[in-house]
Amino acid sequence: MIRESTTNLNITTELSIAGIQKQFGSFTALRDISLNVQKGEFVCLLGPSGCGKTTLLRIIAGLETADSGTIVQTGCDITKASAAERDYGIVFQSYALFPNLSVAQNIAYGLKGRAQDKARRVTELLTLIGLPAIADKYPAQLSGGQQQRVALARALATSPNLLLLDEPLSALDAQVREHLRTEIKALQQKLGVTTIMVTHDQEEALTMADRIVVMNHGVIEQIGTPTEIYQHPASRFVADFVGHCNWLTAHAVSEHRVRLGESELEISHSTRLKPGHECELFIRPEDIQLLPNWRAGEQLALGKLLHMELIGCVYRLRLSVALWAGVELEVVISHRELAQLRLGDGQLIPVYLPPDKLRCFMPERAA
Ligand SMILES: Nc1ncnc2c1ncn2[C@@H]1O[C@H](COP(=O)(O)OP(=O)(O)OP(=O)(O)O)[C@@H](O)[C@H]1O
Repeated sequence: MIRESTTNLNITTELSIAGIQKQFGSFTALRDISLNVQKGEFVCLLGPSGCGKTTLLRIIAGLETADSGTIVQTGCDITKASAAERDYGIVFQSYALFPNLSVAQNIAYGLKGRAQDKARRVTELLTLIGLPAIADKYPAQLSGGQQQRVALARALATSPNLLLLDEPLSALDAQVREHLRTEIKALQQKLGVTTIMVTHDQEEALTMADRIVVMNHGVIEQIGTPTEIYQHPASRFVADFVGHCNWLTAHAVSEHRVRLGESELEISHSTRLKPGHECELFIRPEDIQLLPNWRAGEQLALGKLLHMELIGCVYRLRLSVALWAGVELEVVISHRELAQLRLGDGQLIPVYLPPDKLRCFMPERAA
């Protein structure tokens, strides 16, 4: 269970969620969820399908009720407030624009006041989303990306203090998605609007969020900045879900040393293990170093190249290392590194595991 400290709850806190629980019949969708979101922060709820992220977003929006727990927005308890009474704008996965209304009418839908004020606000928002000339178009005349930008403008029309995004990019093709995520992030920063976005796409979360909340089976596994989540995953689940990794079964020799096959390896972080305990060593593919020449020293062994493939701007290699109990490693290297190594199939190549990049987890069954 992860519970955020409430001592840092102060005027910069936009949203404070405490002890949220949600059952659907006998199924527990959310278990004791606690989270503080600061004003202006961009928080991503990240996790696999069915982990409860949409249910949590819907509870924040008042579209679903929690069985227990509280939600406080800028000091006001809104746990029991209806969706209409809450202060937020929302964008869903499907464009959800009214097809029979023009773009201008869609954006102005929630606005109150005089017609000319509404028209001015619509123009302002269309400029903000970079589509000043589409006011009279209808949703069917727009691309998916344009429709999502209009949905964003509609969600921002009333200047809400909280923006909720439910997988807003997942229906779009890869190129548009990448472009739009940069735009949404830039807009969010420009407006300073506190934002909570649901996504199952780790790349989206890593590139857009100030903090990521990783969820699994209705609980929060870890809350942290993208760098913390990627470099210091708190659990095996987080390590596996965010990015690629290698797992090597080893045995503790002391707090900072483990035995892997014929070798002993040093680990900078404390393993918190007693001698003889089995552990799972974790290292990211890009943190493994391949050396052009053999040199004597610790953390080194010869790896045999099994396979190599180009994946965009980098190469992914598979190597087996006899000295380390025949373990197979995935390694990612740049074009420049590859050119220096001059590799061929079956070639032996020195592999180095930096002590500060190795982390140690208890095996799942023993944890
Ligand atoms: N109204 C409901 N009645 C019964 N079960 C529900 C209901 N809404 C959600 N669930 C269940 O609760 C769990 C969490 O659902 P939720 O939609 O929050 O997951 P999610 O992480 O957003 O997944 P996805 O990315 O697939 O939408 C799922 O197992 C889902 O089947």
